[in-house]
Amino acid sequence: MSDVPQAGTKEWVLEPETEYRFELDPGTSLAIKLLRGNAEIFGAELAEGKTYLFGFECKAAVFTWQGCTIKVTGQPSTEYVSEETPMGAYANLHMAFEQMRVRALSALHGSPVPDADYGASAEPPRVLVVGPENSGKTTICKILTNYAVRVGQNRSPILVNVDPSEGAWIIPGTVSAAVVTSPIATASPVNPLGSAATTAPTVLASNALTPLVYWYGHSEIKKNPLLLDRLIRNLGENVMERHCNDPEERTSGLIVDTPSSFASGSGSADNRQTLVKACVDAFRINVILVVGHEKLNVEMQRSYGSRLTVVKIPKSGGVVDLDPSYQERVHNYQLHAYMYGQKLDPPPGITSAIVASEAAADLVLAPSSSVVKFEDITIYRIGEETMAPSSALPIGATRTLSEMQPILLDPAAVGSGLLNRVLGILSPFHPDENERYDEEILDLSVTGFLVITNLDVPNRKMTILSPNQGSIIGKTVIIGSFEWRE
Ligand SMILES: Nc1ncnc2c1ncn2[C@@H]1O[C@H](COP(=O)(O)OP(=O)(O)OP(=O)(O)O)[C@@H](O)[C@H]1O
Repeated sequence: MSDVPQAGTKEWVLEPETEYRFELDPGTSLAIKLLRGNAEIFGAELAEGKTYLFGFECKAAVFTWQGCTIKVTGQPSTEYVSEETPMGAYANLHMAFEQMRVRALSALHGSPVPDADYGASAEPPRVLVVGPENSGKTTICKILTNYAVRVGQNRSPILVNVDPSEGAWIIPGTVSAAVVTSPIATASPVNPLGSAATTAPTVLASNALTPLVYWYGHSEIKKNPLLLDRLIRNLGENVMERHCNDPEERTSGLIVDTPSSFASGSGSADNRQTLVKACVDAFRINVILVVGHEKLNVEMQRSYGSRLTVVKIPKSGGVVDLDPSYQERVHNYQLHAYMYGQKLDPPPGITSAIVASEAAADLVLAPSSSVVKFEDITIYRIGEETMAPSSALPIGATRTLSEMQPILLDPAAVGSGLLNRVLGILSPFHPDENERYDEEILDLSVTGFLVITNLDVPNRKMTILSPNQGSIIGKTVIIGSFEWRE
C-alpha cells in the first residue's frame, strides 16, 4: 500500500464501544484504513493495515469494541463519532441465538441439550426482523448474520430478503435467499447484502454468494401483494427443503429482512398482516424482532406472542433517513452495477484499495448486446399493469382479470412498454410434461435479467443487453416496472 499523505486525510481515535459514522454525497468516495486496534463495519471485521473503499452514497459506521485508530481519506458530507450505540443489545441477541444454535447442534448429534431441563427448545433461531421505514432492519440482519459466521464452526445462516425495494444481492424487484458462510462487507448500497456470483466478475471467488432469486418486478408491495405472498411462500419452501436436506446447516438458522411496509405505511393493514403471516409460516419463524416501534411491538405480541418469541430491540441513532429520490438513485446504481459492475474511483492520494473484500479494479463487467428475433423469447407480464389493488375495488366488485394472471406480450404491439424495461429470465419449466401445471410460471425462480434496448418492429427484431453470455433463445421472461437508464 503506498498512500501519499493528502489534505482530506484525518485520523480518528475511537474509544471502546463507540462508532465513527459517515455519509457520502453522490459521486464521492471515502477510504478508511484501520491503523491500530480492532474495528468492524456492521459486524464484518476490518483487517489492520488494509484500505477499504466506500462510495455510491454509502452511509455506514466503523464500530469498535476495544478501541482503535482509523485513517479516513475523502470528504464525507457528514462524519461524527457516537458514544451511544445499540451494539451491546445486538451482541446480547447474537449470544442468545448462538445458544439456540448450540442446543440445536447438540440435539442433532444426540448430545445432551444444554438447559433442556428448563424447557429450552432445541430449535435454531429463525428470525423475522420487522420495523418502520429506516429503522435499520437490513443493518441488524447483516450484523446478526456476520456475528453468526464469525463464530466459525461452520455456522452458515440463511439470509432471506423479502423486501423488493432493497436490491439485496442482485437488483431491486427481487426476493431472495442465500447461505452466508463469510462476513458480508459493506462498501456501498449497491449490494447491501454482499455480492452475488451470478453477476459478479468470475475472478471474484472469496465472498460471492449464490442466492436463490424470485422476480416480483416492482419495488412496492401494494403493486401486487398476492404475487409477493406467493413468492415468499416459494422462497420458504426452497429454504425449508434445503434445511431438510442439510440438517447441520439447518442448525445455523435463518434471518429474514422485511420491507418497512410490513410494519406501517400506505398499504392496507390486511395486506401487511397477511404478508407477515406468509413469512412466519413460510420460514417457520420462532423469533420476531421489532425494531424500536412500540405499537408494532404490541401488534406482533398480540398476533404471535403466544406461540413464538417477540422481542422489541432498540433502533440505532446512526440509521439515516433515506428519501425516495435517494432510493431511486440507488435502484439505478444497482441496475447499472448488474450490467457493468461497480467502478469506484478512490479519493486523491489512494492508489490501491479494496471494495467489499475485493480489489477495486476487479469489479468491472462487460455485458453483451445481441439481436434476437421477436419469436426467440416469450414475454409475459403478471397481472394488468395499471390494475388497482383488490382492496381498492368498490364493495362487491370483482376483478375481471386476476392479479396473478400471466399476460402474453407482443413486442410488435403499439405501447407494449417493453423498450428499456428490465425483464427477469425464468428458470426452465419442468422437463416432464406431466409435472407441468397452469401457474408454473409464477413459481419459477430467475436465472438472470435482461433489458430490451431497441425494438425493430418492421424486421421483428430486438436488441438485448445482458451480462450473461449464455443464449436466451427459447427462454421465458417476465416484465416488471423498472426502467433502464444509461
Ligand atoms: N449506525 C449507523 N451509522 C451510520 N449509518 C447507518 C447506521 N446504521 C444504519 N445506517 C445506514 O442507514 C441507512 C438505513 O439503514 P437500513 O437500510 O438498515 O434501514 P432499513 O430499516 O432496512 O431501511 P428500509 O426501511 O429502507 O428497509 C443505510 O444506508 C445504512 O447503511
